[in-house]
Amino acid sequence: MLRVACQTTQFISRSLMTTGTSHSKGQLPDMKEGNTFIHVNDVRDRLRAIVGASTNWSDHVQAMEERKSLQSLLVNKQEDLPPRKIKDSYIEVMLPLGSQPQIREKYLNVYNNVRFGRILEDLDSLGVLICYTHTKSDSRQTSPLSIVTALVDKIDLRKHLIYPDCDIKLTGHVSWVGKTSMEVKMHMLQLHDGAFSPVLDATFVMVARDPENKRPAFVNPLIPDGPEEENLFKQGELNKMRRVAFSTASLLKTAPTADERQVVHDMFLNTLDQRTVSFRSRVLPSNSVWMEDTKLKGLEICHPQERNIFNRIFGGFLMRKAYELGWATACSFGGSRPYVVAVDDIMFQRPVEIGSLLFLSAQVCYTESKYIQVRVHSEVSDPITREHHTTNIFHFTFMSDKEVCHIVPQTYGESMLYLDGKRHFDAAIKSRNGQNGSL
Ligand SMILES: CCCCCCCCCC(=O)SCCNC(=O)CCNC(=O)[C@H](O)C(C)(C)COP(=O)(O)OP(=O)(O)OC[C@H]1O[C@@H](n2cnc3c(N)ncnc32)[C@H](O)[C@@H]1OP(=O)(O)O
Repeated sequence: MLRVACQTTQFISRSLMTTGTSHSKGQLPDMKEGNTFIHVNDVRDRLRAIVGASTNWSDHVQAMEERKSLQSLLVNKQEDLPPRKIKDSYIEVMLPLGSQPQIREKYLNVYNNVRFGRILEDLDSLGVLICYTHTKSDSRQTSPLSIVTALVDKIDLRKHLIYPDCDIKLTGHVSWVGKTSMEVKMHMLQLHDGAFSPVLDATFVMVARDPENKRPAFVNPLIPDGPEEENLFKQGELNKMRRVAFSTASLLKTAPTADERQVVHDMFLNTLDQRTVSFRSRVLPSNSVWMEDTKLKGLEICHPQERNIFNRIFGGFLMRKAYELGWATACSFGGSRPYVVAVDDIMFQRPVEIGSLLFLSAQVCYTESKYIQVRVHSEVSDPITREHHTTNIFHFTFMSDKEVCHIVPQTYGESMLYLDGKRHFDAAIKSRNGQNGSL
């Protein structure tokens, strides 16, 4: 039996939106008086229309040439752009899994739940559409901006299971603006027994670039309206400072703290062979797994089908692939079906070109109680020049049904991965549960 309370009549584009396709994707009743939703399938069409992206790969060079002429629409300083309010970028998107069963297949996993990787793709597209709504000009439909995902700051899941047969609502708005970057907050809710209940909260950072995606471009300032919006904006400022502090303290730049060094040394002592007492002879403690033995790898050939509106690989696709490898890694390690509980600090360091070979490498880097912290590293290789570059690092926190083994690093590099995993775990889970949180 379907757990669906929606009857559908018609989708209507929100009045804020002037670009995009017509209202053709079916209908939903409005949950809020006088409000209308965008169908999830319309989001990408709207994005294509906003940047004038071609739908045929064979036209992509010409489409990019045409975008060059939009360069003259860029302003020289941010103050030349009209300020916006938070509500100006507010969007609601409906993913009608309950009322439109024909779209379910794409979202379904073998456990008859929703594939989280598909949700990551939808969040990424929605985040970009929200930013285009914030920066929209009243006088023209096509935007000179190329808006790309720079960071998935955080995704907190409030529910383990997302039902494949209940309508989903995604909402979001810009919450903070810098000079060329925008923080976006998004929420996902699912319809049960006639009411929408929260499933996840997400914070992304998007960056605006010129029409050719070569240089940064200014975005409209954000003027908070009222105490609630001011709080959101202040939180955005704090988030930016936190990110800078986290990056400054990165173990790739700075030595571990005294407490962290103690953790590493304790683990080292715990693995010494008591018979030989040598630095080289290491023994795996009980109920433990060497970090090296938790790795899974994958390869993607970056076909044009996975391109975004700027003819690079779509960030949501990268996230889905990394997430699914990360899930498989947690599943193989934990021996039971894991649930994702948090995603944090996915940094898009450089674009992935069409035609690249994308190498994904996942490993469990930290565990605690039932939690499994997985890190996925992605790098591209140019098949001709054979140059390799890191494009992303993904951090996923999974929860297993049962207590999992300890992870033990053997080398100094692995010890840094362990500490980095612990930092991400603490940031994602302990801060959410409170320091004495329910682990
Ligand atoms: C057709 C169907 C699909 C439709 C989907 C449409 C959605 C499309 C969305 C995507 O798919 S985008 C693809 C995934 N993302 C990328 O490929 C981005 C790859 N990364 C980059 O290109 C650069 O690293 C990036 C542009 C993000 C930053 O470049 P820089 O490091 O040179 O940035 P810069 O120093 O110029 O700083 C520019 C702004 O970005 C901010 N910034 C840069 N990196 C950041 C970061 N990691 N976190 C937060 N903010 C960041 C920085 O603070 C600054 O903000 P403000 O101007 O407001 O001060």
